[in-house]
Amino acid sequence: MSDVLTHSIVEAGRWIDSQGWCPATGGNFSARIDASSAWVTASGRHKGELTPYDLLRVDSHGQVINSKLKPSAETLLHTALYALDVNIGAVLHTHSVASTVLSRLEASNTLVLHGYEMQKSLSGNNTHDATVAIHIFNNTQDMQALAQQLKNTWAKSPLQWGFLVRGHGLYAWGKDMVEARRHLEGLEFLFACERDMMLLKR
Ligand SMILES: CSCCC(=O)C(=O)COP(=O)(O)O
Ligand SMILES: [Zn+2]
Repeated sequence: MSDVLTHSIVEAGRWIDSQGWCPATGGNFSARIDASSAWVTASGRHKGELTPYDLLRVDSHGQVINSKLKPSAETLLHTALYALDVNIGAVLHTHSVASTVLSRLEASNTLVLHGYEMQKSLSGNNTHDATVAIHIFNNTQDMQALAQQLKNTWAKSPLQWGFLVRGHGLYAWGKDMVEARRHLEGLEFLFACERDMMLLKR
């Protein structure tokens, strides 16, 4: 299984772990292979210690293709994103302290960011003076229900860059792994800033 895509997932896991964004076995990652399948991380692995043998292929409904591995418990969120936008090439889910705390501090279903230069790390943004809206879904163990909520929300207005799951973490994506990593890093920085601003009540 020597592949640029699988290597990009393993490498992303090492980096995300080095940032402290996937403690214990938290987080899951994927990369689109083609129109109807993706590589996804196996469930329960430490994401900083992945090898290509911890990855499996799933179809657009999250069904396992030719593997005995158990796919991530959150596979349906990855496959929903690939189905919702053909331009999404990679999805990274993290469990950082900032995203976990901030998503609980913000009571509404939208986190609004404004005034940060780092907003320009998110594709399509070229000024700190714009408004960046990040949707927050309530956490649930029912992934089919959460995937359906994602589809319903997207149908009203497509999401960009990522979304939060309250008390759980962040999903970030991009057209490829490079862009997904940039969006993830930018959002994690913005969330840490916003959490501190909220705690300082400014
Ligand atoms: C202690 S992590 C709880 C499960 C979770 O939220 C997660 O991201 C990891 O689940 P997976 O099945 O992908 O290992
Ligand atoms: Zn998770």
